[in-house]
Order: sequence, then C-alpha cells, then structure tokens
Amino acid sequence: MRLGLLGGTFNPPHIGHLVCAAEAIDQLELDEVAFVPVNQPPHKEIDSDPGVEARVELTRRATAGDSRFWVSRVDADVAGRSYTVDTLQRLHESSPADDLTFIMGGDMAYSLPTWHEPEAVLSLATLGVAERSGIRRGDIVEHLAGLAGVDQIRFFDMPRLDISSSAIRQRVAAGRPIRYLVPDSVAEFIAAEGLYA
Ligand SMILES: Nc1ncnc2c1ncn2[C@@H]1O[C@H](COP(=O)(O)OP(=O)(O)OP(=O)(O)O)[C@@H](O)[C@H]1O
Ligand SMILES: O=C(O)c1ccc[n+]([C@@H]2O[C@H](COP(=O)([O-])O)[C@@H](O)[C@H]2O)c1
Repeated sequence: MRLGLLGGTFNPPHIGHLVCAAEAIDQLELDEVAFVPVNQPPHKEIDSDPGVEARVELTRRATAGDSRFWVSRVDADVAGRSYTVDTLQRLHESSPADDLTFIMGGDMAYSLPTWHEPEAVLSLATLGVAERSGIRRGDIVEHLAGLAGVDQIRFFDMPRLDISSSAIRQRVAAGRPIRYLVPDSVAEFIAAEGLYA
C-alpha cells in the first residue's frame, strides 16, 4: 500500500490538515493517509495542550468522514519526544510492504536540516511537501541541497489556506467562531470540553 503519514500536534486539527491530506492522496497517488498525533514533538513545547488523548480524539473526529483517512497512535504512545526517523523505522518494521510518504507543509520542509537524522528520514520515506505560506519549491530545493536523498522529495499543490491550529486556539480564546475552519464534530468537542477557552 502507498501510505501517506501526516504527523502533527493537531491542537486542534483543521481543514488545512484535511485538504493537505486529500491533495496528497490525489496528486501523489496514495491509497490512504494516517494522521499521526505526536505526544511530544521534538522541537517545540505544545501551547495550551489538552493532552494527547484529547488531541487523538479531536483527530479521530476530524478524519471520521473519509474512509481513506485514519489515526495512528504510533507517536501518541511514545512517552516523551518522538523523532520522525524512529516513527518511520517502527512503521517500516511493522508493515515492510508499505511504501511510506511523510507529508508536510512547505514551512516544515524548510526545517528538515535541523531534524534528527534527516538523511535517514529521506531513506525511509518519500517526503510529500505541500506548498504553503508562499514558500516556493525552488527555495526549498535550494535550501536542502546537499542532503542525501533530497531527490526523494515530491511536491504537490494545495489551495493556500491561511489557517493554523494556533489561530484556531486564539479564536476560541477570544470567543470568535471557528465553524467552517474545523469540522463540526471538532468544534463540538472543543466546546463541550471547554478547550482553549
Ligand atoms: N493550513 C495548512 N496548509 C497546509 N499544511 C498545513 C496547514 N496547517 C498545518 N499544516 C501542516 O500539517 C502538519 C501538522 O501541523 P500542526 O499540527 O503542527 O498544525 P499547525 O496548524 O501548523 O499548528 P500550530 O499553529 O499549533 O503550530 C505540518 O506538516 C504542517 O506544515
Ligand atoms: O524528527 C524530527 O527531528 C522532527 C522535527 C520537527 C518536526 N518533526 C515532525 O514533523 C511533524 C509536524 O511537526 P509540527 O511541529 O507541525 O507538529 C510531526 O510529526 C513532528 O514530529 C520531526
């Protein structure tokens, strides 16, 4: 199977994540996309973290309407920080026949040289990079030149959606609406649990 992986904090998931995954399936010819909520990302503290179980539940709700999407606990179950190279290694060991594509927004691709063992990441998976926030593929390729396996990167287009989880949290805190920016079932859980208020 050609399996896409979209890793993130998903605090909360929003339509930018869903469009990104759907466009990756379409343009990179993937069969499915597993959303991978991370317990603790390697490079940042999670702002207003409701806990990994709440973020897993939010991600389940966000992906429930599409049979090609599912939620993997491979990083949620790791105590402490998880590095993508380890995540890919675990997935490769559990399903060696799967062809893995690690999907990310262009902003994340730019940071790849600072990741833990980026060349090993590129040896374990294709990188599927969405152009986002005006970051151009030429700039990314130039920035990553010199990394072995950089030819493993595949780009795909998506409509620019200027939406981020931080902006959603700020809206909730300010009492502004988030309807249409997140699936209704996500907004309902945020309201019911009083998240980000
Ligand atoms: N609007 C968007 N368009 C395309 N890709 C996105 C968008 N928002 C997030 N992504 C990508 O989804 C992945 C997971 O992102 P993450 O869960 O950290 O969301 P975020 O909105 O960037 O969060 P935050 O605002 O809290 O930093 C990353 O690869 C990120 O680049
Ligand atoms: O492995 C690394 O060094 C590494 C560094 C930065 C980000 N990542 C992964 O990239 C994904 C998106 O990160 P973020 O910050 O948008 O949540 C998520 O799965 C992170 O674990 C991984």
